[in-house]
Amino acid sequence: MTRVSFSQVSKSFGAVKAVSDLSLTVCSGEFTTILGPSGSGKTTMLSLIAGISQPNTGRIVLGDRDITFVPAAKRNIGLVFQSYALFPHMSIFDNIAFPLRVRSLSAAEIRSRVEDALRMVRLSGLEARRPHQLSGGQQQRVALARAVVFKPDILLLDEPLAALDRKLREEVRSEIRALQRALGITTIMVTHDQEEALSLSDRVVLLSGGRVEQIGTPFEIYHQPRTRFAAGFLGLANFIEGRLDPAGAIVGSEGRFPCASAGERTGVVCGLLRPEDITASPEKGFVRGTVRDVVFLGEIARYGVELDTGRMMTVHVGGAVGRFTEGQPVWLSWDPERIWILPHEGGAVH
Ligand SMILES: Nc1ncnc2c1ncn2[C@@H]1O[C@H](COP(=O)(O)OP(=O)(O)OP(=O)(O)O)[C@@H](O)[C@H]1O
Repeated sequence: MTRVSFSQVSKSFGAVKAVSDLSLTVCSGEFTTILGPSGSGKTTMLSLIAGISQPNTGRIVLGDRDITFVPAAKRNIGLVFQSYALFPHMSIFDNIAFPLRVRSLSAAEIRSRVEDALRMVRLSGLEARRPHQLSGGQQQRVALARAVVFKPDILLLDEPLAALDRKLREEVRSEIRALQRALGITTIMVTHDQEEALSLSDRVVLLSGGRVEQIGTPFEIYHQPRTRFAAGFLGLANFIEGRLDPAGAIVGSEGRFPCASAGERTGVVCGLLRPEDITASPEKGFVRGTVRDVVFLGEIARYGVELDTGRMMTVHVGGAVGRFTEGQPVWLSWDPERIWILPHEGGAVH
């Protein structure tokens, strides 16, 4: 098992700073996801680790090896891309055996390792087939087997589920997690899919404009974001701005929103209240409004509620659709502890 660290790594393409002064450590055996909007530097970071490109400044260390300028082929890294990148003219067996043949292992050792890898991704018995004779999910499992069969120091996954439909994505997602756990291999995945990032990772690195916006567990990133950007990037957010009333509320032109203590914070703040933490009821609650919009999403319904002060709130209600209809008055309440006061930016409006 191997850890990876970036110290003050920057990479520019002409005037564009794709990655800027990035420092972070991915611990041994950890599953880390790099998440961020398009152009935030995710792929650049992955290609720096893989050795596809080199940084302008800074160092990348894998275990105790400085790999900053080590050629890609000498890094011992397993890679899985969105497009399976299997060799179409080779059997599944030969595809998985390929990295072992490159390393000149004996035929017996190759057979035994490929069989183990096939078993791990539950494809035993399909080794004689060609890639086009497998489903997309199966092909991605072959790509996974090929990426780990030579016991790489780390596994890099670049949007590995993006080409699969929803059902297959969930299947391959569990496969990736099980394999990663079983092998205990340090894994770094790039995605722009929030659900994937939250469900698979031990830690999430949220990038914005080539810089780290926040590093934390999925729980921390979702429930305790450090910035408005982080809060808004993952899931839906109601931002509550106003003065912090010591009696326990954020008070402003948009209303009075009960919240718990905000530690040392005073003055103007910005609070985050997630739609699923709000309850809607005809009975008197904290703030009153009118339902303006109802969207049925299956497990939940999403309501757009216009408060009497004019501000809109997004509210998620489980099950019971049809409980509220457009134009109906409604009261909203929440557990005051559920308002998370953002530690930075002093409630500034972006
Ligand atoms: N080879 C290149 N030449 C010029 N600019 C590049 C090159 N590669 C990346 N960039 C620029 O660097 C920035 C970061 O790109 P990168 O591909 O790392 O982002 P990303 O987060 O992976 O985006 P996406 O989710 O769209 O793949 C972008 O502004 C991009 O246009």
